[in-house]
Amino acid sequence: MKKLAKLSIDKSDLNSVPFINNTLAKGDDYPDFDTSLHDLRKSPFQALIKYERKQFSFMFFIHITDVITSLLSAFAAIQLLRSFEKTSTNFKLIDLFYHESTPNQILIFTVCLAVIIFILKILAASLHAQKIETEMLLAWRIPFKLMQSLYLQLLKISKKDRTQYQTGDITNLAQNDAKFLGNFLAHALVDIPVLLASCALVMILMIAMLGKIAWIGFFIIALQIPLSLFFSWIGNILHTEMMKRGDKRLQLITEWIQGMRLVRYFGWGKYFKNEIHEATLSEFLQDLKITFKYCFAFALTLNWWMVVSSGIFAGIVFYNGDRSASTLFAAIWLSSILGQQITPLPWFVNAWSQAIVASRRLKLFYVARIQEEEFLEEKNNNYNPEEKEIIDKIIHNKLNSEISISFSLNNISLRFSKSEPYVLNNISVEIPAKKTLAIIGPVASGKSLLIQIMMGDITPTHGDVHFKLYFNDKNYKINSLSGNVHTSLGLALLRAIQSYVPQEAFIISSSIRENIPLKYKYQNEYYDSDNAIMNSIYAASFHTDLNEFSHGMDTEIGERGVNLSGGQKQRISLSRSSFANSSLIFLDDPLSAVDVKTEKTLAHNIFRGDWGKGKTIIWSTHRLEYLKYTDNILFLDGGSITEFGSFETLKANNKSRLNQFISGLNEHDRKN
Ligand SMILES: Nc1ncnc2c1ncn2[C@@H]1O[C@H](COP(=O)(O)OP(=O)(O)OP(=O)(O)O)[C@@H](O)[C@H]1O
Repeated sequence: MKKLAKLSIDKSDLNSVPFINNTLAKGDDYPDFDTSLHDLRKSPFQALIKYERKQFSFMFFIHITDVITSLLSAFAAIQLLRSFEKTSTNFKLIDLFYHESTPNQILIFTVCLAVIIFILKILAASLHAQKIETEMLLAWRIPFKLMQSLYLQLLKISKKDRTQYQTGDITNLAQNDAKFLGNFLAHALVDIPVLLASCALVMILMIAMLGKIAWIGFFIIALQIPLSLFFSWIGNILHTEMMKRGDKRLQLITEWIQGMRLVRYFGWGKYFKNEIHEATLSEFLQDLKITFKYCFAFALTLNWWMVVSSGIFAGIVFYNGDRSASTLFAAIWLSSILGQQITPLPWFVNAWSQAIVASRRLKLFYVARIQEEEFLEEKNNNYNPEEKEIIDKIIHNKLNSEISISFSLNNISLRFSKSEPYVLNNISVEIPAKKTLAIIGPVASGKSLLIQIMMGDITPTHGDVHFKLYFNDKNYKINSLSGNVHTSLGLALLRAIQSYVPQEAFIISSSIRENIPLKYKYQNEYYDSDNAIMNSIYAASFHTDLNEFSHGMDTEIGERGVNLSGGQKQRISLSRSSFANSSLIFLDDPLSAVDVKTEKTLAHNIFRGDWGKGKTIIWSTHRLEYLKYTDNILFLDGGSITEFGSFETLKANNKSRLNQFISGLNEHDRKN
């Protein structure tokens, strides 16, 4: 498995990235994410047609020319046949050429026609090849663009709306829906108008050659329309159900992979196996229904031209029409061309129903609110030009000054929906710059949520979080900047200066070196010097572990860090914060999996060493030993502040919740 993973992410493949990018960029007219999100929310289907309209027009032009060329060659072939018969009364052209013609002239004429047919066929084939090339580009580019926008939407989606989607749903959207939509647009969209146009042309030719008898053929062909509509309706129902079943299976597989260890230890293997078996089976049965429908429709359409030509023959016999070889040949050939045009109809209908379902499902995901949409209008600050310049510099990491930040939380309350209770109530607190705040309290008291509100990740239901940034850049008259966290600019500013260590470490399947700066390393090219990475490894007390690894910093740590212990993952996550050297550090209980000795070193490095020096640190913790290192402690219980103050003040008060909490823990320790 590991070998397979290594093969699939061979980094030398990245050398081909510029080539792929250049190819995909040919005629790329996609706007930026904000503009495209607006269009995608109305209809992904229409948005993609809008962005690829030049390619579609090009394909239409090529395809229709290809069809006209094929028809001209058919027309020439019929003329060829008639030149041998010399009996035609239908065609003035033939009369013109053959009336008094000698055998030699007929020979020259037929040879010329044969050459023309050959050239037309070559032309049609080369046009067709060009169309296939563009089709292939679109079949890759459309899912690729959809995947990019899904990724950006996921990055921005509001926390409240994100909870509606499971990993399986999103995987299915990116994997299947994007592909279905791309498939239809690339391979079928243009073919439908071409099909109509070419059918019209063939029909004109049939009337010209076969007269009123051709209408019998048209009537038989027209029977395909209600049949196709019927199959499309069934396809839509079957396909919607198929995608739902796909979501379910992918959800199960994700859960299964994530919980593999527990599934094994608890002996739940059989249960999961049955669940996945049932989900796959139900998807398979649905696929069978779809395939059956498709085969039936395809077989019917594929052979329909025979019914059409039989109908025309019957008409010729019934109306005693022209039974010459060229007329019969024209009836067969033109019916087969008409049949060819409508052969892909069931496929179109199938792909169309898949694309409509995919577009509807994608639209639902795009209409999910993004974070910025939760910000209230009046919260947006009006910055003057100088402030805007400074903001721009901070965001792009170009300000020549150390930055520090303070917070002011005013009556923060939070609930996830109107039907749910508040999980945070009226939180008001001042957090001075360059100081440390510890947030403690029982489980589920709201510590992580408060941190996420301060980080700008969740918008509170009521209340504001104001920040003030301090800097000292000689180029500017001002040396501080204030604003609201929950604005686009506030969020961008915070993200430029903060680092965050979550409860559960996020590890990418790569080497330790790549995991710390979290930037992908191109072959033979290092983004960041090893020294900076090594220093952060020392700060996070990971160096002794590193010595144990045979490949040092280049050790691959497997998917989600499977080759590491919980404490090792936490320390990799911590070393990222040290590496970032950010002015604002959020630590959400990151020491829960480390031993007492490592905890001591880490607490010392963070709160007493260079790592946290002059930084504003917000630390949520259940470990009370090192609270003495912090400047302020906030005690949360049931989403409300029950206590706030310095360690000394709270410790001196015998009745403080902190003391009760500590003695409660000691009591618990004694009993155990
Ligand atoms: N997305 C969500 N939707 C609904 N409720 C949520 C959501 N996220 C958290 N909660 C609820 O908010 C409450 C506080 O959660 P939070 O994660 O902040 O607790 P905590 O104090 O950090 O807990 P712990 O000490 O266990 O980490 C919990 O009751 C939790 O169920």
